[in-house]
Amino acid sequence: MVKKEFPYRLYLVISEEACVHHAYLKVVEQAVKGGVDLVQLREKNSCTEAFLQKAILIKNLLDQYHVPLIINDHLEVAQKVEAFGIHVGTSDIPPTQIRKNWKKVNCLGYSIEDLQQLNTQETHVADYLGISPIFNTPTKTDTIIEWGLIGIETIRATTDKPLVAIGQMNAGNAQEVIKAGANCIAVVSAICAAQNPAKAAEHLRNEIEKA
Ligand SMILES: Cc1ncc(COP(=O)(O)OP(=O)(O)O)c(N)n1
Ligand SMILES: Cc1ncsc1CCOP(=O)(O)O
Ligand SMILES: [Mg+2]
Repeated sequence: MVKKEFPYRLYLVISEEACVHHAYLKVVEQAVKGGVDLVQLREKNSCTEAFLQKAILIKNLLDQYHVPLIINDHLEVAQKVEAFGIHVGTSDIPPTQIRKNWKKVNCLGYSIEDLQQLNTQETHVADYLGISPIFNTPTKTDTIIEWGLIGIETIRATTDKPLVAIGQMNAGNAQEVIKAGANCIAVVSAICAAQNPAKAAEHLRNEIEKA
């Protein structure tokens, strides 16, 4: 695997239902203005067609800001909208299959839920690893581990892949998470549930840059 650049520091993982105060497209735009540099569309309850329509709208918006779009789980949607990449976990299409079926994928993210995964071909072909979750979160409850800061340090010591920390990430813990070895912080609630998504993103970004 040729090691690719991963310059992203603040990653918004968005669904329409997570957006509390504003329409999701507004949240995306405000978040980007505040410092988000990578966005994942994660719609767990939409049919493929509805997911596709949302993905097209988000892609058109993000293209104006030159911010890449990652699609959660759905290879077909990712290819149709010519997304930058896809994020999958252990219950999804395996990364090796994605590589076979989507030759032009730019960015393939894979969730790490146990240490054994680190020695597998699936992890080897991924462009970044989502450490999932750092802390338990009501946003995703079907998780099997809580990695904590020790987990980040342990994974950092065994791989030089870019590490994305996700799960209850916020401005209060962003610095320590980066210091533990994460390259990037991914958030749902800290931005989607904020009264002011631009300010929330800016605050997070500042904390990341200070670390
Ligand atoms: C950046 C990032 N990391 C981890 C996940 C979780 O993916 P997965 O384990 O496939 O779970 P679902 O998101 O599909 O519920 C993620 N989406 N993004
Ligand atoms: C998608 C996902 N994967 C692991 S935790 C999580 C949800 C993170 O949500 P929040 O930032 O609200 O804790
Ligand atoms: Mg998944």
